[in-house]
Amino acid sequence: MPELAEATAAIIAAGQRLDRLGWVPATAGNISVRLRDGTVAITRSGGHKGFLDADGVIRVGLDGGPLREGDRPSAETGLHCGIYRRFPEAGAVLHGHSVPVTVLSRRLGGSIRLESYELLKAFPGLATHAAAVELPIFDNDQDIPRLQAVVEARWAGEDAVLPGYLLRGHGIYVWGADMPQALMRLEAVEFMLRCELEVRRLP
Ligand SMILES: CSCCC(=O)C(=O)COP(=O)(O)O
Ligand SMILES: [Zn+2]
Repeated sequence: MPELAEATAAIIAAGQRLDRLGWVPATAGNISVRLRDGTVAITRSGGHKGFLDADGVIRVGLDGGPLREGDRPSAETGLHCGIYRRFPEAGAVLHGHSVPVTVLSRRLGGSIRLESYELLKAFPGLATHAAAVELPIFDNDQDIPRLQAVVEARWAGEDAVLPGYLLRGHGIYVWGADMPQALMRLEAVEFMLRCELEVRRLP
């Protein structure tokens, strides 16, 4: 796990990449990395994630509380910390608001099926495209502790938890062991969701 300076550089670079891809419009999205001391580096609330500097990244405990009084971490810090608490192997979490995520999650029920995509191999444990997964979609909720409780209830009922989920009409969460893996998984999922959106537009 990295120290704060390395994590901050990774978060700034990830924000620029998500911005270039159009996945963090306005002040949407948030990004975090688990630090070597067990705390979490996360984006401040309300800033544009494509224009982050070192001051835009702050530290919180695993309970989501800022380590420095007065710091205001992402409004969705509770979802990041819920991932880190549940999955000790998670080292980085990405949240974006892409068009495919937003449109598809508004149209579908409790999950979206991703089947027979070569990029399914980006998920852990899937060695072939000949597979199908159900990516969870949760109803959006401004009450983050209540939303996190719903997410945890779903995880409790699953044998193999996928490293990602959608929030209806809102966005996507994806995580990985480190930032490169989290970015790779997010790009794979976003690609498959773009395909799903295109398929639904075909006559
Ligand atoms: C303008 S986006 C609304 C909040 C949100 O969904 C988001 O991802 C960004 O919130 P943050 O507090 O992390 O800046
Ligand atoms: Zn969001």
